[in-house]
Amino acid sequence: MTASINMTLAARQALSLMDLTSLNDTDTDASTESLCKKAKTPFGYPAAVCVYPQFVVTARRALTAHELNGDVKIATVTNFPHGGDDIMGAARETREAVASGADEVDVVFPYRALMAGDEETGRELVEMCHAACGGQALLKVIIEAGELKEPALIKRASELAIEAGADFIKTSTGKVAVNATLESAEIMLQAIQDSGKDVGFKAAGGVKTAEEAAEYLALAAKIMGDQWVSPRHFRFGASSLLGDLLNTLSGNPQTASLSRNDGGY
Ligand SMILES: O=C[C@H](O)COP(=O)(O)O
Repeated sequence: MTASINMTLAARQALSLMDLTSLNDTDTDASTESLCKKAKTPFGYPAAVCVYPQFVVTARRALTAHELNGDVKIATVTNFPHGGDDIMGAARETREAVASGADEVDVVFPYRALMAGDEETGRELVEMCHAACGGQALLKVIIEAGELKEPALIKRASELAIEAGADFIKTSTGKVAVNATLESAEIMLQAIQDSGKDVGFKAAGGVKTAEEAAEYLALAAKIMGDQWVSPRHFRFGASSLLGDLLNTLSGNPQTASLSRNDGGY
C-alpha cells in the first residue's frame, strides 16, 4: 500500500517535471496541436512541451487555446541531434528559436569535439548560445552522455557546460543508442552539486514508466535534496511517459505497465 501511494506521489511529481516531447521527422502543425492538448490532464500539466523550432509558434497558439499559456513552457532544440561544432550556426539557431517565442532552448553540446580532446569548441558554443538566449530563455545543454560513455568525459562535459552558462544540463537527445541512465544522471547531478551553481538537470530519452521516473527523482533528492527537485531544477524529457503516469495516477498501475505509448491521450 505504501509503495503504491509513493508511486502515485512520484507520478504526480514526474508529471509536473516533464517536458512533454515530440521530436519526430513526421511532426506537423496538427501533431503539435495534439501534443499541446495532451498537456491538459486531469492531474495537472507538464512543465513544458518540447518541439522542433518550426512548431514553436504553433505550440504557443495551441497552449493559449487550452488556457495553458505561461503555465506550460515551450522548449525547442538546436544543433540537434548531431551536436556538430558550428558555433555560430548553433548560436544563430538559438537566437531564432528565442525570437520565435521559445521559453527554453535545448542545445546539443559538440560532444564529438570533446571526445577528440577539444574543450574550447564546446565551451564557446555554450557561451554563444547562452548569449543568444539574451536572458529571455533558459538554456539546457544536452551532453549526449550515452555517446560520451566514459564517466570522466560525462563529468567534464557537465563541468564545461555549467562553467559556460548552462541553466540545465541534459543527458541525451533521445536519438542515440544509449540515452538517460541512472549512472550518467549521478555523475551529472554530482557535477552540479560540486559546482555550487544554480543549474538544473534533465533526464531525457527512454524514460517511459512511473517506476523509472521515481528512481531518477530519488537519486536527485539524495544528491541535491528534496526541495531542489522542482521544475526550475529538474525535468524529464520524454515522448512516451505521459500515458504511464496518467494510468498510475488514475489508479490503474497494472495497465500502466502495459502502456508504452501516449497515443491514447
Ligand atoms: O528530449 C527528449 C527526448 O528526445 C525524448 O526521448 P524519448 O522519445 O525516448 O522519450
